[in-house]
This record gives sequence, structure tokens and C-alpha cells, in this order.
Amino acid sequence: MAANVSNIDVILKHDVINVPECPHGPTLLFERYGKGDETVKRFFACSAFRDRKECPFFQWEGEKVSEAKMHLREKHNQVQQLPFSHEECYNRLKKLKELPVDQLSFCKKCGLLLFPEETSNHEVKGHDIQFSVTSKMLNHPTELFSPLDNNKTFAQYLFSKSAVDFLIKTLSDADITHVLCVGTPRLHEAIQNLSDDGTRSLSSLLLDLDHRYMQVYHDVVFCQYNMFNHHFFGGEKSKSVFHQFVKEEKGKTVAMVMDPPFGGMVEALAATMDKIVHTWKTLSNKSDGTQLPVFWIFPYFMENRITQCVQKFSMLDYKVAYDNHALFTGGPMSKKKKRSPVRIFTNLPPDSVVLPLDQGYWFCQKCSRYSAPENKHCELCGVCPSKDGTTYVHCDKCGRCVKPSRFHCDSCGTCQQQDHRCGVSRPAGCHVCGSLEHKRRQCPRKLNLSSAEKSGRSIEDEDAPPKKRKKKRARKKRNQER
Ligand SMILES: C[S@@+](CC[C@H](N)C(=O)[O-])C[C@H]1O[C@@H](n2cnc3c(N)ncnc32)[C@H](O)[C@@H]1O
Ligand SMILES: [Zn+2]
Ligand SMILES: [Zn+2]
Ligand SMILES: [Zn+2]
Ligand SMILES: [Zn+2]
Ligand SMILES: [Zn+2]
Ligand SMILES: [Zn+2]
Repeated sequence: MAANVSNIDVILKHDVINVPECPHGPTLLFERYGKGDETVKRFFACSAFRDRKECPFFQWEGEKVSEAKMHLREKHNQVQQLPFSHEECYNRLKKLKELPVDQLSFCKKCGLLLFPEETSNHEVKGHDIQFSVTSKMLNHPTELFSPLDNNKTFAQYLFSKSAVDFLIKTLSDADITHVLCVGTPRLHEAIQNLSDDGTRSLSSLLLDLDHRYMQVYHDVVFCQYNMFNHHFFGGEKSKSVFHQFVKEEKGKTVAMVMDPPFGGMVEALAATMDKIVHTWKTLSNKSDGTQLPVFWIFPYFMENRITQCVQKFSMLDYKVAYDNHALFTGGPMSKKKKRSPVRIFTNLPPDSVVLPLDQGYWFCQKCSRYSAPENKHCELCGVCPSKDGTTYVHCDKCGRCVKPSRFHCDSCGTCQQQDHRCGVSRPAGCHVCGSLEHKRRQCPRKLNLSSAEKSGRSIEDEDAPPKKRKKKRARKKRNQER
């Protein structure tokens, strides 16, 4: 079930009591509707894994499940877990660290650190083994573990060093002492390694779906976690680690940095963020309207979707660069490398986040925020208008700034792409009633069908880069699925 299938909605508020669980925690309720008609079918599916091959869980709402099927499910759930508990992992690590360096190895295929006597078992199966794992490697697990970047669910794209440095500087400038790293293992790793020189002023807790981290991090600095349903795989013990971490006391200030997979459901992520904020507020007795500083890392073309879900968030111009993404860099464009489309959305006042001046970012007095070098302030619009890293130009007829690739088409009456077909480039209207005024989600007829709150599952947005030809679209989709 792909996240950009536009005829599927996720329903976050419903009155189903017994929500079934898959190996990744409580499933989500989805609604599939047919084009042009009102037939809707509701079903439960995995919140984390969009590929049915990886989590085949599927259950119609109201479906009776046979005992045999339940049994198969339980078996499947067990196979998915690491063969060791978090505690066992940690005990293994202690013993592994006592071994001479050349004795410690790591199976890249299984994602397991191995004792010498365990290695041959993996070798005979032809698994790729890293021998002689040093303590430096253990302190840099995002380098040791092969990034699961060809996996749609994990979409492990790791920050470049400059992005990590920028985040750490920003957090320190904001006087943060505790960083909740949600799906940001490289940031967590950098913070953990700060402690070595004794000048550490930052602590961090990593919440991530990837269980390989249980082998290198103790259960007070890592919880296996699903950010689409706020599920802690380690149960109550793990939850209390999280509670302890977010509870503010004198001299302690918490912030959250989240870098979810691209194709993820914004509404589910926003609901998770609300739960985290609520926990922080309640445990820290915050009743004065202070906000938990949040940095949500996502592509610029999701701006409308994010700001619809979370008020008071603004998008910074900073381009977040990744090490292992073939296309996205933070620097200048080349034929192969594109500027990163990934930005930071935050509830901190934009003028308080200083973007690197040595990379050409500058402070716009009029907008009272830092802008990218190519983002020129438009006096007519009264803003620095660029979103996508190009210099926008003002169209007098439209009365607004547009991407430089657009031209004003008099038949359409708006600025369009060069190869557009007049009159057909507007996105399709509502699937339920056909109106161009609203999308299916806001359709008054649909809202009458059920009182449950529905949210869209489509990942596309108006500001998304243009889709031209089919081939190009398929290529872009592959590159953007992180
Ligand atoms: C785009 S990567 C971000 C990594 C980050 N840029 C870094 O370098 O630290 C997405 C991260 O989220 C994790 N992840 C994927 N699905 C998740 C889920 N459902 N819940 C929690 N973490 C998840 C992945 O394992 C990965 O670490
Ligand atoms: Zn699942
Ligand atoms: Zn193996
Ligand atoms: Zn400006
Ligand atoms: Zn303008
Ligand atoms: Zn125009
Ligand atoms: Zn036209």
C-alpha cells in the first residue's frame, strides 16, 4: 500500500475499541474509496511498513479472525524481532568490548554484532561480514550499520557532517540541554560522542524503529519506537525512560528533532508530536503556554500539509544535506547533484535560528528571518518568496512571485510551465462530488457520511516539483522516497 495512493485516507479519530496489533504496534484504520462513487471500505493495516511484503497485516474493519490466522500472526510477530532482548544485547556488548579488537565482527546482512564462535554461521551463508570492529566503529554505529536506504520504510538517509554541526549549534544557541532524537540516529550519535571530551552540555535519547541500535546503546539512551503510532516496543520500561527524559526540571530544557521517512503520513506524525508535547507539558507542569521546541525535518513541498496539521510552525530556508543520498546536497547544483529539497519546520521564532552566514544565508530585516542566498526579498509581495532553492520572479499579472521556470499564460490567466496544456493543468477536484473548490477530505457530502475526523494520505502538495513526463515522474519518485 503506497503512501501516495490518493484514494486511501488514514482515520486517526474513530470509535473502534479493539484495534488489532501487528509486530509494529497498534495498526491504523484506513479508508479506501472508489473514484466517482461513495463506496468506502475500511481496513486496518501496519502504521510503519507501507510495503505489504514487509508487514502483510491486513484486516477489514469488523472482520472475524480465525484462530489459525491469529496463530500465524503471532508466529510472524515473533520472527520480526531481534533474537535478543535489549538487556541481553547490552550484556553481550559488555562482553564483546572485552574481546581483542580482531575478534569482534558484525554481520551486515543480519545487522548483528558477533562473537568469534558465531561468525562462521553467517559466513557459510555468504553474509557480508565486517571483521575487526573497533571501539571507534561501535561509537559510530550509523557508519558501521549499512544504511537501510533502499528500504522504503526505514528510508535511512543520514545527515551530512555540516547538517549535524548546524543542528547541534542551533540547539546549543537555544539553550537546550536534552534532545529527543526521533528518527535521527546520526544526530544522537554525534551528541553521545560529545561527552567524550568532558565538555558535554547536551544529552539525547534516540527513538527509532531500527532495532540494530539496541546492540550499541543502553536502554536509557535508545528506545525502539514507531513514530507513526507512538508505540514503544520495550513496553512500560521503555515508556518510563521516555517520561524521565522529557520531564523538565530546573536547569533542564528539552527539544525534539524528528526526521521521518518522506512518504510518511503527516497526520499520523502530527498526532505523535501532539502526544509527545502533551507528555512533556504534563510531566513538566507547563501551564504558561510555553512550547516544546520542535524541529521537524521534511521536504519544502510538504509545507502546506505540515502547516495545516500544526499551527505556528514555519519553514526555514536551511537546506538539510545528506551523506548517502545520490541527489540531495546542501551546496551548489551540478548536473547530477540537486540542491536538497529538505528543510526544517520549527515552532521557534524564525529570527532566533541563525542560518550559516558563511554559506551565503543572510538576515532579511523586512521578513525578520534568515533567507537563502538565492532567495531575494520581493518588495511587491513583501516576502522572501523562494521555497525550492531557485530565485523567484515577480509576475505583475498574477500579482505574486513565481518559480523562474514559469511564464504567464494569457489563456490560463496564471503562470504555468512551458509545456502545460491550457486548461488541464489544474489538479483534479474532489473525488466525491467533483467540485474544484475543495478536496475529498473537506467535501461537505463526505463529512455528512460519517462524523469521524478524516485526514488525507496523499503525500503530494501543490508546491511539489512539477511532474512532466511519466518516465521522469517514476525516476523522481524513486529518488524522493527516503
Ligand atoms: C530519513 S532517516 C533520518 C535519519 C537522520 N537524517 C539522521 O541522520 O540521523 C529516517 C529515520 O527514521 C527511522 N524510521 C523509519 N521509520 C520509522 C518509524 N516508523 N518509527 C520510528 N523511526 C522510523 C529510520 O530508521 C531512520 O533512522
Ligand atoms: Zn506492521
Ligand atoms: Zn548474518
Ligand atoms: Zn524578506
Ligand atoms: Zn513578488
Ligand atoms: Zn503570472
Ligand atoms: Zn495555458
